Amino acid sequence: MPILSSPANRFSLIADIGGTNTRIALAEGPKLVESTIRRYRNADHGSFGEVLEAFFADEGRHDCIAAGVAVAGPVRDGKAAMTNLDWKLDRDVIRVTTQAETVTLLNDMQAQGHSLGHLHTGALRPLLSGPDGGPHAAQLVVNVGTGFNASPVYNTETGRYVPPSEAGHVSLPVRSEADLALARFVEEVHGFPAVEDVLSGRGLAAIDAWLSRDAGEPRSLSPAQVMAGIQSGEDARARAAGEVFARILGAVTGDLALMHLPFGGICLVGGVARHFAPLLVELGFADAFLDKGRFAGFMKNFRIDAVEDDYAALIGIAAHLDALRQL
Ligand SMILES: Nc1ncnc2c1ncn2[C@@H]1O[C@H](COP(=O)(O)OP(=O)(O)OP(=O)(O)O)[C@@H](O)[C@H]1O
Repeated sequence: MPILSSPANRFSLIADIGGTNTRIALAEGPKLVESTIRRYRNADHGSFGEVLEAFFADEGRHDCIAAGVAVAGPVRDGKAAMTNLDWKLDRDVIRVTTQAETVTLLNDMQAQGHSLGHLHTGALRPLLSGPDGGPHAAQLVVNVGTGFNASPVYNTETGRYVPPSEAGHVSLPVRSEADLALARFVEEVHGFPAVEDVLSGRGLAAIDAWLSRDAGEPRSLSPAQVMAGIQSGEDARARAAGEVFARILGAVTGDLALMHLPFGGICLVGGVARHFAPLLVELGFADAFLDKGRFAGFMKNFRIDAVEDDYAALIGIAAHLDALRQL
């Protein structure tokens, strides 16, 4: 039985469950209570319920008026199975656990989409400039983290709509013999060459492993090690892997832009995109984004920024949950 709203339960519980990390915070109305923001490694816990217990142990137990949970996986009829983690989520279970009156379970890209316009000043790192599309132009969020996904953000006269997708599981684009060789390498491992198998943390490691195997010097590095090699400027193979990654990210982001026409701008989000952001243009991202034949000029209509705030999805869930409560 949901408890009635009172000063004791004015908070909302906000959670963003990624493939590697879960971020949790309390919110008051549309605003996060900054001092309550916490991040937990999923590998240290067996379920979202356990992470929630850890949060309540750290933060004190709060009865919540509302709960919003975003997951990296498809959501259907209030239930979600995560793509890169063996956890299941159920809106009814969250309702019982939190005692919240209003509960929403959404895809994490929807959460990122709802954060646009609510982020702190300075949270955006400009990558490519473009004209202002006006208040009702569509936007696009593209995530590169443990996994890959994207969502358009439709800002209509009747409100914002952020439909989910599973864009990371579409076919890897192939433009050259090298792309084909990479696709075959990925297919050997996964049985199908999906975008996410290259554009993700493990994807960056896979590109490095592919280049190393072809050079007859096989190695197996973590994504952070490959990134450190790129940043050091002293690891030519890691740099080559970074160039492949940036080029394919540019091509895929360009494909998504043509599908959704985000004249209001594109935001790259997620841990891997954030680590790459300072180097992306130099590594060839922008050239690949613009490389659309006779539509190359048209591609200059889309501004691209990287979101530097690791907690952007939480901001989006809080804003969306508050809007739901106003309906
Ligand atoms: N220094 C680094 N450079 C590049 N990648 C890194 C670095 N450190 C960690 N990673 C990778 O970042 C990924 C985690 O990103 P993020 O924090 O966005 O995860 P998440 O929110 O749990 O993921 P998702 O929402 O995509 O499921 C992992 O694949 C990890 O290997």
